[in-house]
Amino acid sequence: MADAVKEKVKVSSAPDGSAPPVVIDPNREPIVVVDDLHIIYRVYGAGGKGNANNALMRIVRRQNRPSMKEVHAIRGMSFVAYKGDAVGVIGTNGSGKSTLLKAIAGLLPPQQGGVYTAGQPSLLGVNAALMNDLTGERNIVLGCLAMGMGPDEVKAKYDEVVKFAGLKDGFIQLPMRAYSSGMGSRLRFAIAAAKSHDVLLIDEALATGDAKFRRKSKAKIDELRKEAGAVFLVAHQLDSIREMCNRVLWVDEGRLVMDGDTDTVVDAYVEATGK
Ligand SMILES: Nc1ncnc2c1ncn2[C@@H]1O[C@H](COP(=O)(O)OP(=O)(O)OP(=O)(O)O)[C@@H](O)[C@H]1O
Repeated sequence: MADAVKEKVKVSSAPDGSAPPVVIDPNREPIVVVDDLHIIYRVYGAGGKGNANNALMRIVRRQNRPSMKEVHAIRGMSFVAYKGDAVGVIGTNGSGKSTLLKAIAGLLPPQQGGVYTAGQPSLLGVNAALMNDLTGERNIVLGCLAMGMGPDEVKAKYDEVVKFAGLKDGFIQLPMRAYSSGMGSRLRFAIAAAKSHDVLLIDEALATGDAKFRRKSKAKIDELRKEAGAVFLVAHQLDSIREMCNRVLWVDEGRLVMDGDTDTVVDAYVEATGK
């Protein structure tokens, strides 16, 4: 990494590879604190096929369950996100971006370290899990209720959600299984955006949207940033990250490579990976 870049951004890996201690800026309001976070997935039955022979061998060897493989997906990450931050998370496939978001949402228990959030984190699409067999209309109502809105609030917001999603005429009355992936993600985003969130986590949800929808989403994210604490966005499209984020975390093999302002980190990432 170029020395000039190192000077501009806080590089989060200590020389021995361990996560440095978190330092909180006393002049800003911390919303998410990730402190030396480690996440390990345990995959059971990774050692072989689940057939009768293998089961017999396990009995003979007195193994009482299939072999287990550990995947150390997050290997000591520390950072602080402050009020008003829109944080982009970039990295190659399998680098740990989605795992980091799930951990911030509280869906994965840390093996070591911790995640502290001021307020309730919402992972887009999970908090309002939509149902394929129900119409868009029913999903809006159920999704908004699932996010904690009252029936009157849902009624008041309904038209706004439909307008924001901007589906073709008549689609809102069709079951969601009839939607394209882009239409599904528009509706998911529109539902999530109907409520202000303390911490909003968006994982690739905008990837399938077209340019016009991305522009609308950016305006919405800016609005949410003002009301909410912080927004995190995972995306492979670096354009979305450049448009929507003021700060970027570059993740590789479960570690933070760089944490800094958007252009500096994205430029360094492009230079390093050629993407
Ligand atoms: N449920 C799971 N069980 C076991 N291992 C998993 C699971 N989910 C992810 N992993 C592993 O954890 C590591 C990080 O995966 P993760 O999905 O967080 O990466 P990512 O950066 O979001 O990837 P992509 O860009 O492909 O979506 C990978 O090695 C992956 O194989």
